[in-house]
Amino acid sequence: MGQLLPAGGRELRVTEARRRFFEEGACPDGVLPTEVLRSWLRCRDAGVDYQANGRGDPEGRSGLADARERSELLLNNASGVMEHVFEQIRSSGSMVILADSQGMILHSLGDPDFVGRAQRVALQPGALWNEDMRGTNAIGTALVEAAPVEVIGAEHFLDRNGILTCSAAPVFGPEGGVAGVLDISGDSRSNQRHTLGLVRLAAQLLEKRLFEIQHAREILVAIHTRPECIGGLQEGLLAVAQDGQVVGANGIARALLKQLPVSLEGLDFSAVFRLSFGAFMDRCARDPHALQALDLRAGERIFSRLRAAGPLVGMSRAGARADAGESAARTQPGQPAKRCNRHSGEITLDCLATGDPRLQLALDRAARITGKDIPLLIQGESGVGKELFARAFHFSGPRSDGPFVALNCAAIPESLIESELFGYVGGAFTGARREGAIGKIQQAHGGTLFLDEIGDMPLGMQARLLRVLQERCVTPIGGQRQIPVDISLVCATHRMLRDAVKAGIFREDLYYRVNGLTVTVPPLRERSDIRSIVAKILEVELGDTPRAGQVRISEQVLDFVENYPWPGNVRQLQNVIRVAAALLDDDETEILPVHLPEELFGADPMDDAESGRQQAAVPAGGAEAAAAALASPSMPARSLDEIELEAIAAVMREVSGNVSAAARRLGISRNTLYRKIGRMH
Ligand SMILES: Nc1ncnc2c1ncn2[C@@H]1O[C@H](COP(=O)(O)OP(=O)(O)OP(=O)(O)O)[C@@H](O)[C@H]1O
Repeated sequence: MGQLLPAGGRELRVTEARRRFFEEGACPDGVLPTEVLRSWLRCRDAGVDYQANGRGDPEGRSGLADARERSELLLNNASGVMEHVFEQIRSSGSMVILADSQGMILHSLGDPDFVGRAQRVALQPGALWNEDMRGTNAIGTALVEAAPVEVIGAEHFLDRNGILTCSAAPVFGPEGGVAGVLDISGDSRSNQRHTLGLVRLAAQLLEKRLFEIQHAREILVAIHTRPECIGGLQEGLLAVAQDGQVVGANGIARALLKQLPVSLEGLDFSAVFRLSFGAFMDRCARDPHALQALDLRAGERIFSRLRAAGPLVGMSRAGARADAGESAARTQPGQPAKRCNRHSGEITLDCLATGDPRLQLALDRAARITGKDIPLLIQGESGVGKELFARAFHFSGPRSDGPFVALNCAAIPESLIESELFGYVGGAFTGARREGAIGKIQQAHGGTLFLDEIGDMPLGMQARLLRVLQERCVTPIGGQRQIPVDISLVCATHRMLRDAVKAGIFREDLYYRVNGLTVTVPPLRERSDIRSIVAKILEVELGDTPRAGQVRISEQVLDFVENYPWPGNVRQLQNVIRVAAALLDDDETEILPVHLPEELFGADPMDDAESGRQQAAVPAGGAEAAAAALASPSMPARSLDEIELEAIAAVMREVSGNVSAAARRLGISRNTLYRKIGRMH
């Protein structure tokens, strides 16, 4: 910033072009930017007087209050962006202006030096700066062109505006139409480089905010053909309803998906991508931060990342109020909505009740404290479903319309936890985003913050978190202001926190803060409802594919599943079912042992049952568990040997005794099959 352009020669040529245009009706080629020349022609055709001298539009000024009300969302969300832009151009003798879609100036921030001069040309709130009123100018011309425009000095249609140099970019609303214009105007003699780029970036930032607010209740999916663009201003955004219908797309997403023959809105996710929305959400549930590659139906591959819906980055107070009012109306105290949408992750505690008495106890106790401002601590081994439990707790309470924001303290580097949790202001540290970032605590305002693996939080961070919980305020890194937050806290840990306190790695005061009620989710091997879980997983896996409801799981597999010790708990079981469902041939409708992954049985799925038993037992923490499993009352008379042999017999029957076909179907060599068949006799 701050560099002067060599203006002289250019200025003279524009002045001469101006003389010829107005006196002779012609304009020399190559002097004016094409959008400026187009505008001059429009203004001349519309009869705009280039020598007009009036001070502006008194009617417009009186309509300012109405205009501001009509554009409340734009106005409220623009102020932060405008302040940020103003910081960049401070002392350059310029001002930042927001105008509505009619060109009326709604708000401006300016250098006092320049404001006086600007007022002389009515560059002030209430004045109309459309082309009809003021001829070619950055605001009005950007509105007509629906594109960023720079108008320098004598390029302005009205003589009196020749003292200005202006750069403006339209701000597109969530529906795609122009919602307003951001503009930077200054003295024509001090044209700043990069001003157009700056105003364009600011407009994109604002557009993104407006889109996020408009679609606060939908699931946002960021997309781009280049993975590095995800998370930045260049990312496309899709808003998808819980049922998988695309209900909104920002301009970038529209451009990325332009090869679609019809408009995006109303299409099912699976009509755009080669994946059902359920399957996509399921992948995201496994790692919400991971980039997902998605194949477009049109052929190309793009990258995506789930963006949690929630209270929005810099959401205006007006927006927040509307939101809170609406949710209060929709949530009846004591009557949480009963939702079991596993695709979207919106499930309630009821949905998790599948008959296991220990889990039921945990569910009942948690249900009693929903809405009571008591922190919940969920204990359990990795993969037992602690996060799912936390979600269900959130969606069972009065905050269910607010955001559910999760942070896994063990999964992100220690150096990033602080900025992830607390956020930062622009320029707080090297590498920080210019516009700053809102931390998870602030994102969870009005909803639930879920801190997974809280036991792994670094000690320094624990002290800061404790302060937030005590003061109910957060101060972003590099910021001065304390921002009040209203969050419900749910934490999870796979280790006994009390032991961590004893070991000196977890603060005792924080332990008492997070541990209002502790519940334990039992490990899968100890649950009595495994069959129901398998059924639910299969249901989610098949989603809305044509196979949904048509695939069953064989008794042999169910027996195995009930008796395997599952060191990875539900997560491991989910993977096994997912793989098994994927291995089914088109004409197969039953999941058989052969569809289980090799690692459960060794290299050969139907390999020696003895090694299978060892494999099953060892990772689970010893032979005892396996022995107990195999001796379980639900399988009194059958061992893995027997299950295996039954499976072989079933396949042999299906293929009418053809050993080669059976070996292929079972995924083993003919020799192995002969050996196993030998044991049958
Ligand atoms: N009752 C259930 N029915 C179906 N799927 C489940 C169930 N419980 C958990 N899952 C699935 O198992 C996977 C692991 O669950 P989750 O992430 O909640 O476990 P966790 O205990 O939080 O794991 P970690 O210790 O790694 O944080 C998820 O994909 C989840 O959807």
